[in-house]
Amino acid sequence: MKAERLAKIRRVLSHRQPTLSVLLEEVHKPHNLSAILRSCDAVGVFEAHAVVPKGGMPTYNATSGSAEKWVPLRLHREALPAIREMQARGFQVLATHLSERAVDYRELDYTRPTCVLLGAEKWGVSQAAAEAADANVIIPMMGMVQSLNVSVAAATILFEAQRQRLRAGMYDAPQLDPETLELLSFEWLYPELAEIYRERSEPYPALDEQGMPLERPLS
Ligand SMILES: C[S@@+](CC[C@H](N)C(=O)[O-])C[C@H]1O[C@@H](n2cnc3c(N)ncnc32)[C@H](O)[C@@H]1O
Repeated sequence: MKAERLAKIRRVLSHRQPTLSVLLEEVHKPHNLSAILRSCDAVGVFEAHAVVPKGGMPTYNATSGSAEKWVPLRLHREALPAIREMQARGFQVLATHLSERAVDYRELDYTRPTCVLLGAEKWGVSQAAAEAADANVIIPMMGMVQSLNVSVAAATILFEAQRQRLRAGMYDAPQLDPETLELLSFEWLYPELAEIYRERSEPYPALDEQGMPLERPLS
């Protein structure tokens, strides 16, 4: 059982894309946050980001399918410093925002380090954040309603990123370094045990073929 679980965890981690992320600007409805995290997990987002809404972070609900266990969400107080941090790390920040410079989301190259900026349910992406972003992108709309639900917009763009990255072979070999992959494998397989090792500041034990902890420490 543990061996199968470990194999699945290693497979999933070997598909994680540390160069693909989302930044949610005050998305405040639990089902939207939950659905977005679930799509992030599905395409292999390694870490997601969120600017905390005025009323506080929403909780997750069943819509997430427990994706929050597999995709850490880093919280930010404000949008502009978060955008600048991502840009300083080499990410292009794409604001999903209708503006004069907005282009069809399919025109962008998602094999580059990319962070998709998504706006609040009612207000969308703020003007300042849209201007600070490297590009503004839209999903063309042909219907009577002006916009999509934010989680649907997130999924649409993330799966375009996945399509391009699959074609570029970016899921063929792990993008995480081997040490991080093994550390996370242990944490995902034994979350409570990992907590104990962290509290004691001790290295995790290595795992045998069956996924059982060995006496010797990892690495
Ligand atoms: C319901 S929409 C916000 C509508 C808001 N009134 C506005 O003008 O932006 C919530 C979020 O979903 C995303 N979104 C919805 N429809 C989109 C579309 N057609 N293209 C790109 N992003 C979209 C954007 O991130 C947007 O901020």
